[in-house]
Amino acid sequence: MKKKCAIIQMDIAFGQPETNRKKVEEKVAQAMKRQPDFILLPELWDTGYDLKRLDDIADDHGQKNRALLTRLARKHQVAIIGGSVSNREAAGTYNTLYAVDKQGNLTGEYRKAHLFRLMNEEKYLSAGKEPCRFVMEHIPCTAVICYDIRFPEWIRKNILHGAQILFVPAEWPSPRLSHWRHLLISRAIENQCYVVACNRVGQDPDNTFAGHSMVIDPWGAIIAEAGEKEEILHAELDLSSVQEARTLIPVFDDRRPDLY
Ligand SMILES: NC(=O)CCC(=O)C(=O)O
Repeated sequence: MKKKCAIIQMDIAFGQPETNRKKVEEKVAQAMKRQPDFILLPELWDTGYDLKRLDDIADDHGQKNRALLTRLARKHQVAIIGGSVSNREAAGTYNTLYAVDKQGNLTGEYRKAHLFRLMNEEKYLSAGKEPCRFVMEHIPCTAVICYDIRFPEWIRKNILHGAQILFVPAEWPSPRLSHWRHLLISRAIENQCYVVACNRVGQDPDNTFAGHSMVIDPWGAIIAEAGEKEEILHAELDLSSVQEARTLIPVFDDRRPDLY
């Protein structure tokens, strides 16, 4: 099975959700010119890291952002892994990913589990506790958000349920670009899955972001990589290579959970 993806590598207007929602709408329309089966957005694309103002600007129960993703998915008949957005709930504000299918149904929801202290997330956000598993276009998938990629044990837990694609929306700063690339490649190789990762570009008051969104195959080969500017990155995933890698080197059968 082959599937076409589009990754929307974009700049984000700091603390301006309405501006960002309009931009996402335009970018999705632009991405559709190449007729992808699914689209990935970056982390916190509605507010950026304007965390101090989250009380004013976070989306109540993710309603506005979910409504937009649903409408765009239906209009363009495309599955959208909606990066992540600010999501204010009674128990706290979360950095939340929503995935919707072509009909606009919500198929996946994930709240970032590991909060990144270097960007003050733990001061303003609550951490999620639930893993992420969903089916997109008949493919079992999982997703984590940005800093989560430093925790292979969390990702492995989800992959053990059969996920073939790992989605990673991010706002990853430029000074650690080499970590971004190496960590993503390692997650693809050790889990013998596709990694589809979307990083933002541009600057906010505290950081410059690295771009370099990527699609990596289950052998660790980078099949598409963006630069450091706004770009819609397109790639085709051949899902048969997941089974191929898992059959040739049966890492999942050879694990020794009795030892660790
Ligand atoms: N937004 C994030 O989670 C950034 C993570 C990061 O930069 C890292 O080095 O890890």
